[in-house]
Amino acid sequence: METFGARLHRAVAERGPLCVGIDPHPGLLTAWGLSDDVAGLERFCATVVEAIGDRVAVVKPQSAFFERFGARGVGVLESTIRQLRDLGALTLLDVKRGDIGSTVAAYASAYLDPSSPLYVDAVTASPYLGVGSLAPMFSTAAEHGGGVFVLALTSNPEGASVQRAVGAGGRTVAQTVIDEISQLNRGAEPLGSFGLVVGATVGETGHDLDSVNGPLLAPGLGAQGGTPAGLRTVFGAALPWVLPSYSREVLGAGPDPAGLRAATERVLADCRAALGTAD
Ligand SMILES: O=c1ccn([C@@H]2O[C@H](COP(=O)(O)O)[C@@H](O)[C@H]2O)c(=O)[nH]1
Repeated sequence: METFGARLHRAVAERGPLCVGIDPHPGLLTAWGLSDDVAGLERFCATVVEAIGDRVAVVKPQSAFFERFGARGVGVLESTIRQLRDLGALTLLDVKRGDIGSTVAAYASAYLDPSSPLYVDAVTASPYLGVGSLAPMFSTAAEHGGGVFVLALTSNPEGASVQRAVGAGGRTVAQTVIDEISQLNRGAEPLGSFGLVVGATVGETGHDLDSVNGPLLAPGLGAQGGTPAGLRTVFGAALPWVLPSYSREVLGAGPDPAGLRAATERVLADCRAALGTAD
């Protein structure tokens, strides 16, 4: 079985270093001329999938925008995931789950077990009940070739007060998370399956990301003010492992599929230039 890290490495080599988020904000539905209901949600997602599902390495649906419509919204999420998979995109569900271990085991079954209707290639997870509490996600991911992206230094300004707090050993909370994930990825080739989330907005981190040996998801580009040029400042020597992520910057170019594709190509070219990866 091919690991998530290996699949991601291949997808990035084939399609380029880019993750596009599906975040059907109410304002975007309106701007696209759609109703703010399940029918509008379904049309929005189908348009995004058709426009970019066959060309982007990773697509990241934001669960919250589906959950707000209840069971029918989650139904649209399930079918969107299936359609993306059919078009060869890796699916990363942004759910930021975290809990005591026995409950995390249920989340792991929900998202990382191939027999689940909500099965995806990878999920985002929150480590604030302790990285060890996420162990069932790590083991389920490892068993089925999935991935987990753990929050380290998030793109929002409020995150720093928790994530940069210094613990008893003199390390920040974020550095503890970074070190525990690095440990999980040790020796993995060509890339570990356990990633971190580090916002493109955080500036020079003062944290050591060089030994993670796993993907570094960088949200916060575009709408939140992060720029591809700023990625070098944030990630330094860890730049080759960065997976830049855009949602509103690309989605705002819809509903015309050609507009969505053009926006995707533009941000991908900017990211390639910033990361120094050949076209
Ligand atoms: O630190 C984080 C972690 C996750 N996100 C999520 O990414 C997208 C960003 O959307 P944009 O429209 O590109 O701003 C959204 O789903 C967030 O929940 C993040 O922004 N920062």
